[in-house]
Amino acid sequence: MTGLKITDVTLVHGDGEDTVTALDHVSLTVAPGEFVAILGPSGSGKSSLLAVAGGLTTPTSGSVRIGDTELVGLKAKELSKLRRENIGFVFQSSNLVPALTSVDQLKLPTTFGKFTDTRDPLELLEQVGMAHKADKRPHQLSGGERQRVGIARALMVRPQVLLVDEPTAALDRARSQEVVKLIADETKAHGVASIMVTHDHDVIGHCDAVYEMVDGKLTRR
Ligand SMILES: Nc1ncnc2c1ncn2[C@@H]1O[C@H](COP(=O)(O)OP(=O)(O)OP(=O)(O)O)[C@@H](O)[C@H]1O
Repeated sequence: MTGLKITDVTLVHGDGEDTVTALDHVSLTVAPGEFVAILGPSGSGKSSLLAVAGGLTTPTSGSVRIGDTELVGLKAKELSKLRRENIGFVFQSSNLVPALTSVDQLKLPTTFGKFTDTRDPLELLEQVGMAHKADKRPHQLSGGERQRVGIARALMVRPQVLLVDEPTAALDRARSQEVVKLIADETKAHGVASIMVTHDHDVIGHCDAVYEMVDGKLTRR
């Protein structure tokens, strides 16, 4: 099976008596083309789940598979290769490189490995409605436009998995809808397994499944 499969993952921070269980026996499967939302209060473990799903944090126990690859147990070098080639990250603020134009932001991830089948940057900018700003730098773009470029950048290398953390935090209602619909459309069109952490109940209508994280436990709504 391809996509993302998290099985019985527990993540405990700290040691001795001073420990926090950030993830408590969490299981989640996201199929290719499926868009999953994770809601939950602050400190409930949402970012921890994205970190584990993206191979940024190794869980205390359990399994994380992307496609046929088990992430738990991989060496740091293997994990970073897997992240570069198979996982797209989109953060709350788009984290664009200030000096680069939109089209160069998109080319950047493809320079970090030997990719044979990357997307065409101008075509992708066109798809996210940003072709007319291909030669603009981040300071010349609005928050929503920067988020669109950030999403396009995350999709350049055709990732199997897309992990999105609070993409609408800095956007108004209309822009929030546009940005999340864009993620939903790209997820479907390119068979990506996508997870979005959000506080924004208005945008979850674009998702195929909604889960809630409370005290490190994940339940489907
Ligand atoms: N590196 C760490 N060391 C110790 N505790 C941590 C660490 N990272 C997170 N935690 C704790 O784990 C729990 C889950 O944190 P996490 O950041 O995953 O929550 P969250 O749901 O993403 O919160 P928010 O919505 O505020 O971003 C919290 O109690 C947090 O304090």
